[in-house]
Amino acid sequence: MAAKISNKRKAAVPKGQAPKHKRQRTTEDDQPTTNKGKVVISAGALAWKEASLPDRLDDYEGFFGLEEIENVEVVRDGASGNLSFRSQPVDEPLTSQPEKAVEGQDEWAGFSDTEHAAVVSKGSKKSKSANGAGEANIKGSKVKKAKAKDDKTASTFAGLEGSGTKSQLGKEADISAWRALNLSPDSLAALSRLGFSKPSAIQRAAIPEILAGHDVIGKASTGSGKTLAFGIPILERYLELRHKRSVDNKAPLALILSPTRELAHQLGKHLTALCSNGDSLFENPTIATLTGGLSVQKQQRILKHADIVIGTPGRLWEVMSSGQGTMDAIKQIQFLVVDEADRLLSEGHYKELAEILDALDRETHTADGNEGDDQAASSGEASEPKHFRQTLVFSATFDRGLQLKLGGKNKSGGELMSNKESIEYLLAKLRFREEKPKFVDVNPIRQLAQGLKEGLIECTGPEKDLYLYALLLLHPNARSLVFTNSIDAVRRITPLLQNLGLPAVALHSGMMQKARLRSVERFTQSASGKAASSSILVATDVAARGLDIANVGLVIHYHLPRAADTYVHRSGRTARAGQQGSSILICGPEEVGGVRRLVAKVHARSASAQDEGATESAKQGYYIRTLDIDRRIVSRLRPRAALAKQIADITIAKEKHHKQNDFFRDAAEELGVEYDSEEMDREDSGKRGRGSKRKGKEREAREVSKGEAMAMKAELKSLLTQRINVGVSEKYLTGGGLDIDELLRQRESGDGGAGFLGGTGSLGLE
Ligand SMILES: Nc1ncnc2c1ncn2[C@@H]1O[C@H](COP(=O)(O)OP(=O)(O)OP(=O)(O)O)[C@@H](O)[C@H]1O
Repeated sequence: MAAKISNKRKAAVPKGQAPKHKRQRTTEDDQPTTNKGKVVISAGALAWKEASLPDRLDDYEGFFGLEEIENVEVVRDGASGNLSFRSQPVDEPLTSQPEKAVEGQDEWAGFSDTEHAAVVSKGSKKSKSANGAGEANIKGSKVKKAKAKDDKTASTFAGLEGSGTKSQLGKEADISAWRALNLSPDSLAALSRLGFSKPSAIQRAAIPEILAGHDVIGKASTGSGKTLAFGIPILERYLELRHKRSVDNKAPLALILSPTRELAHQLGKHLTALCSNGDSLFENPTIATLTGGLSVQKQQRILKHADIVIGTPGRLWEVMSSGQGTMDAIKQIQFLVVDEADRLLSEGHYKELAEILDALDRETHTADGNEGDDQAASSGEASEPKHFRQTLVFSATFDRGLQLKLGGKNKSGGELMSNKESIEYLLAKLRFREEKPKFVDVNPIRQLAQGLKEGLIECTGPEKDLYLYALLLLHPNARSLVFTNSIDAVRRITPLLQNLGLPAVALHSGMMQKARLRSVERFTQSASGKAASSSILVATDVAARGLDIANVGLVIHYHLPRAADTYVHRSGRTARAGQQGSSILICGPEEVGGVRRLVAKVHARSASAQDEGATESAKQGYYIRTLDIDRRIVSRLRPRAALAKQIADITIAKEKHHKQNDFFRDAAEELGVEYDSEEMDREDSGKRGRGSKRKGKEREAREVSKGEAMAMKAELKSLLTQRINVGVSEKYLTGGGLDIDELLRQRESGDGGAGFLGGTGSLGLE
């Protein structure tokens, strides 16, 4: 029944038009109709009151509350059998809330081709009272309805239709395991619809502390649900205050800071999925994601109407600092969330964040009615502490110094901080309202997800491309993320893999925002718009943090991560939310030492590393395994990989030359001189010195004629159609790939010592 109500309401709002104000209800369910002094009114809109329950009822049969209504006539339509209710008109709190129309409002529907620089997510609404309409008991003129608490809650919610993300919706869950957290029925309904049957460890530990009003520092492995650990309490506060908040002069409730644009968009999407669960739950908070692209002025207007603001510090500071009244509005936030905190607080990122923090504290609301205290005064609230906002800080790691390079000049760098150090560091940088914020570390031993398997491939530097290709071929059905340390490497490797017929896309900070979003979209979706099972994202560390892409099965470190925390976050893109995944480092002989140190740092504090008597290499071997890809497979792949690389180099060199020419031509034009590109080339070729070898190669590559390039492409095409003839393994490479799970199982069971890739023994290769 609840679903029916919501559907009708939805249909009554034409596409593209803002949903109507509650007072302007148009559906037959909701339209109050005057009838002899009373009006016909929907069950959801009646003035339900909490009914007192006898103590002995306890939690009987899943009820944890009854609501009742008096002076209601229940009328049954003879023809349809439908019930309707007649009552005096009531002034529901929600009815006094006009539409939160937002100028320039966009509906965020995931990563797309359109520029979504400021995205406002906002759905339709409904007060909680509609939920129980289907269970209404009628006792004379007194109607009671139950608020289900346990299993029944799930089945009640199961009838509703949602609009959240497809991957998460569709399987309403029994949410009784959330009961201990004392969440509102609306939040429980939202979680049920997401299919989240129980809180993760960090959610179970952090949510009560946040709900109790504490500042919280939360630390938990990658992919363990930190977003909802702060998202749910924000939703709870929103639901609690939604009727009290002034619509005309509404300040944001929460400000969430994210280190990257992709993560900011993802946070917006994740919270929208939590908060926009169909028409029939509650009026959704307005979520604005500010990350650059749209005009600052437009974002300032959007920000003024948002309940939750998510942004990267740079753009957010621009929007805050140049607006009129924007600063005052944002100073009233009740939650400041610093996600991926160590990254945001690291050198290089901290400046803008510090400016935001300074601004938030300047003329902060104070208890004694100083400037900026209007809201507290007008709402008649008791005096607030100086910083009345709660600060919530989350990350999987807290690193001592991201700028210190692992295995580089400063050998002590890249270490992960102990909990004590993390707290001291955060206390020094952030302004908590409590002297001692609650530190919630649900996994002090392990930052990496439980389901993660770690491996290492050793090869020479020039062979890295070849081994990368082999590794990807051996994982034909995995969604794979390849991390490099430079934009140039992404630019080089992506076309190389594409030439080899692999579905690779690039992501780095030098790309336009639109292209960045498109890459992530392509990585997650196939051409038909369906979830892509196998695709490859070649990225810099811009993709290392926080990105929650479902079913990434393999993370490859083409370059050794520069610090231990980067290793943790990169590897954390797989094995998320309790799933399995592999993280494999490709390293040259000179890098092996660095890898060993890295592994030691990441796993230093885990239980088995403390095993007495274990040698250092045994401890490392326990965590990370050297993989022996069958050299015969690799050598057969060599000609095609070399040719693909050559073709990629030619394309890149030609493109670079075109761009350079354009640049010089423009500059010459501005100066009013003539530009002769051939003369420049001649001069260039005569030069010797640093980089001249590379330049020579580039020149050679760009001088390859169109015909020659075409011939090379044809040759590569023919090579790619040939089977790799290495005995039995040929069927794996050409017929759908090696069964990597099987190989991983062998590794786990300690079978054969052949390594989990390309080991010949158990596969029966000749
Ligand atoms: N209670 C839950 N039950 C099942 N899945 C959940 C639950 N909470 C969150 N998830 C899912 O788990 C995945 C990981 O969550 P999230 O992105 O919040 O992880 P994280 O801890 O922030 O990771 P990272 O450290 O990499 O940023 C998401 O897809 C999310 O939808």
